[in-house]
Amino acid sequence: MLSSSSVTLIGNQEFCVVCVCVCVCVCVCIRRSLLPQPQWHLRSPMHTADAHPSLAPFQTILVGDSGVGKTSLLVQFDQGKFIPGSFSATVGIGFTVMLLGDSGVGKTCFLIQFKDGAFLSGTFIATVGIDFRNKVVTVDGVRVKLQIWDTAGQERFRSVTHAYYRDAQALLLLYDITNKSSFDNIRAWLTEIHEYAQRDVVIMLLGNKADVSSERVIRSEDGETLAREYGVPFMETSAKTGMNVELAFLAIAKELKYRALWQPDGPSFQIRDFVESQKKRPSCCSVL
Ligand SMILES: Nc1nc2c(ncn2[C@@H]2O[C@H](COP(=O)(O)OP(=O)(O)OP(=O)(O)O)[C@@H](O)[C@H]2O)c(=O)[nH]1
Repeated sequence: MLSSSSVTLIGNQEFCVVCVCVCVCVCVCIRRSLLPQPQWHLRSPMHTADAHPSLAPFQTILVGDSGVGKTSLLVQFDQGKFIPGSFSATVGIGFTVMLLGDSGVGKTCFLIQFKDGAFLSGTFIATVGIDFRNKVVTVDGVRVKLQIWDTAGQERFRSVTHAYYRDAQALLLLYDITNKSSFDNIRAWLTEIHEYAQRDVVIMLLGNKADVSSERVIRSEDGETLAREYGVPFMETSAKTGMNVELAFLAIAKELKYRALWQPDGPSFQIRDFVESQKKRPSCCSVL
């Protein structure tokens, strides 16, 4: 509290400044006590669903002039390291891609394979809520930034993930070729997608774990037939070997870039034709 003597000592102008500061501090304190506080997660600032799945994750947007260090700050926070001399203006074209499918089909492994070129073998740790990674790909000379959201496949997180569907421009829907129920549930996933996602969202169906041919229960043809029924591109993938992983994201990035920069007299692009012309088939034993 300011005493009347201190007011006369500091003069009118200073008094105004002090009053403004006190008001700002009081407002900030009241706001802080009323608003729920973010619980930061070292791996990902979007990970607050870890703490309580019913809480909507907080989002922090870094703004400021080019070169002030926004990207470096984010890398430091996400990976705990500074990348010296790596300044490159962040690309102006960016899209959100979401990974969907039953728990255990390999969504997290698929994302890690694409991002880091590594396979997470060993103990399976189910995703809690939602996590994300960024990767920039170059499509026909244009840098395209993909923000990829890895969702929890478990039923109990469905209400959390539904809230994100409408923000995604593309959805990669995975099943596990060694798990029949994950394939049977694809229709239910597509129903949810039609209910919650944008009408023009790009969808791709992926039959993952194509490396495990000895345990295959879903034929490649069955995946193709289902995909054709829903009019979406399809391929089999392996997060373990990396088969078709990069191609899936590249095809999505090409389609989204084509839509964003579409010109009436420009070249046309059909994602299904592109996928069909590029995809690799499992090296053996795809027929049951
Ligand atoms: N052989 C093989 N195993 C895989 C592949 N992809 C994932 N796995 C294994 O499958 C298990 C589940 O993988 P995750 O990536 O954690 O599954 P998820 O879909 O993210 O599961 P949720 O987070 O619960 O939704 C792990 O033990 C992985 O090692 C693959 O392509 N081939």
